[in-house]
Amino acid sequence: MSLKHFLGDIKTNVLLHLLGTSSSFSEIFFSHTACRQLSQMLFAVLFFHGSEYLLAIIFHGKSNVTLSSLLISQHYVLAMLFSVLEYLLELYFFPGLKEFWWVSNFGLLMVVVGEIIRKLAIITAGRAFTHLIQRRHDERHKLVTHGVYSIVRHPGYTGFLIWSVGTQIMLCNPLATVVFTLVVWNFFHRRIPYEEYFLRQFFGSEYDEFATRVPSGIPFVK
Ligand SMILES: C[S@@+](CC[C@H](N)C(=O)[O-])C[C@H]1O[C@@H](n2cnc3c(N)ncnc32)[C@H](O)[C@@H]1O
Repeated sequence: MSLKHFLGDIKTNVLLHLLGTSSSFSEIFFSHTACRQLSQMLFAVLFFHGSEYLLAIIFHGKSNVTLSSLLISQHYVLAMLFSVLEYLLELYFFPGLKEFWWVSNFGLLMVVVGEIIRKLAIITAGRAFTHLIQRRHDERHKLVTHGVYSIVRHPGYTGFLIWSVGTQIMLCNPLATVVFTLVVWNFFHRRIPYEEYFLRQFFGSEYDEFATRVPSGIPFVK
C-alpha cells in the first residue's frame, strides 16, 4: 500500500466511524492481515524464549536454570502488552497501516536474522554465555573471540536488538518501533560498560586488545 492510499484510507475510516458503519472488531481481528501478523508474532515470541530456555539447559544444566533464563521480566511483559495494544487499536482505527506488507516482511526478516545472530552467539560462547553478568572469575571462563565474536563483541545483544525491533516493524507498529529501539538500545548502552568492566578484570590486556579490534555491535556504543 502506498502512503497516498493509506492517507485516503484514514479519511475513509474516520468517516465510516462517524457514520457508524465501520466494520466490526471481530471482522477486522479475524482478517487475513491480523491473523497472519499476530500468529507470526506469537510464534516469534514462543520460539525465541523456548529456544533460549532450552539452550540454557543444554549449556548450564537444568538445576542451574531458572525461569529468568526465559528472559521474561515485568518490564518486558509490559512492553509486549503495550505493543499488542497499539497493534489492536491501529488495526481497528487505521487498518490500512497494517497493510504495508513490504514493511511487515522486512520486520519478519529482521526477526529471523536477529534470532540467528543471537543463537549463534549463545552456541559460540557456550558456558560463557550466562544470562546474569559474571562478577567473579571462574577458572573455566575463557575469552571467546572466534565465530560471530570476531565480527562484533556483543552478538547476543546485537541479535536481541534486531529481533525485538523487528517484531514491532513486522506488526507495522510505528510507536512501539520507536519505543523498543530507544528502550533496548538504552539498556545495552548501560549494560555493556558494566559487563566489560568485569571482562577487563578477568582477561586484562587480552580484552583491551579485543575491544580495540572488534566493534561492540550496538550502534553508538564504543
Ligand atoms: C548475556 S551474556 C552476553 C554475552 C555478550 N555480551 C553477547 O552479547 O554475546 C553475558 C555473559 O557473557 C560473558 N561474556 C561476554 N562477552 C564474552 C566473551 N567475549 N568471552 C567470554 N565471555 C563473555 C560475560 O562475562 C557475561 O557473564
